[in-house]
Amino acid sequence: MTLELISQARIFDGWQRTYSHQSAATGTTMRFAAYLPPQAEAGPVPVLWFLSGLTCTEDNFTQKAGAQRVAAELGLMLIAPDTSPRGPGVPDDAENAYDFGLGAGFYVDATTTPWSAHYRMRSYIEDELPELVGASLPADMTRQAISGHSMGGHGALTIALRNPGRFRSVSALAPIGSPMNCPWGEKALTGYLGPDRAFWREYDACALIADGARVPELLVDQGAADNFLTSQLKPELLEKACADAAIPLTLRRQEGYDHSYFFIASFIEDHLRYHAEALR
Ligand SMILES: N[C@@H](CCC(=O)N[C@@H](CSC=O)C(=O)NCC(=O)O)C(=O)O
Repeated sequence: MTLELISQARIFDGWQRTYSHQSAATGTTMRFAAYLPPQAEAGPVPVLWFLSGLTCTEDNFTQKAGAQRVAAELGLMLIAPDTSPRGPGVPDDAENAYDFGLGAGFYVDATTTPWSAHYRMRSYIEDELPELVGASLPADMTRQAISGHSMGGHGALTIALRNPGRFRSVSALAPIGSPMNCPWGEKALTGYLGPDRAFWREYDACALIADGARVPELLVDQGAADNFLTSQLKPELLEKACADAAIPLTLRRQEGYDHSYFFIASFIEDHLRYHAEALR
């Protein structure tokens, strides 16, 4: 599998790049963003995966979070994938809703038609893309960490919970706490997996924890003025699941902050430093 370089720009003595490639998992052309810090010119560097939220492409985090300056200082490669398959033949929600279909892959492998043909973001993010990054970029795949925002924050939690030992650290910004218990999640899991909630559990962080999955610890930031806080995100569900399982969770409620990239930009430095410490 080969990567095509779509664009690159010099930033903080490193390179911000966008790549595309054919994906066997999704059966489409996929794009992802990679920030290569200056240290990558001398050899492999640790990798921080950042999974974005609903409506995002690989560009949102890259262009709005302002993560590159600190990533350059810390020598972290940043990988920001797209959030769904796209292109000819890829179905979208009939109403073009923002919370299902394009831009809303929810990091699951769909099992229902017509979604199962292309919406295989779990396999893409968990298996195919790491293999490609490890083979094609100066990435030290023995030193990986994962984070994300909202739908992607929850994606990061579930991927880490299902792959113990792969990530040295895990964090999230305003993650969905439990998709089995919020309207965004119930819509997505019903649509991609069907109505049997037993099949949803491997895609719900709280259910995974209740079923025995573990991570050593978690850092979560949550804006207290987030308009999705009580209706969709429900951090108290994650808080309870972690408490019941004795998983150390640092949940910081940030007064006045909403759900936007202004919130992410305000706290991403803390997350990068948290991961860099674990990746040393
Ligand atoms: N358009 C929607 C809200 C969509 C939204 O807020 N998306 C967030 C992620 S939400 C959870 O996954 C986002 O990151 N948007 C991209 C950005 O650059 O801000 C609505 O109108 O409610």
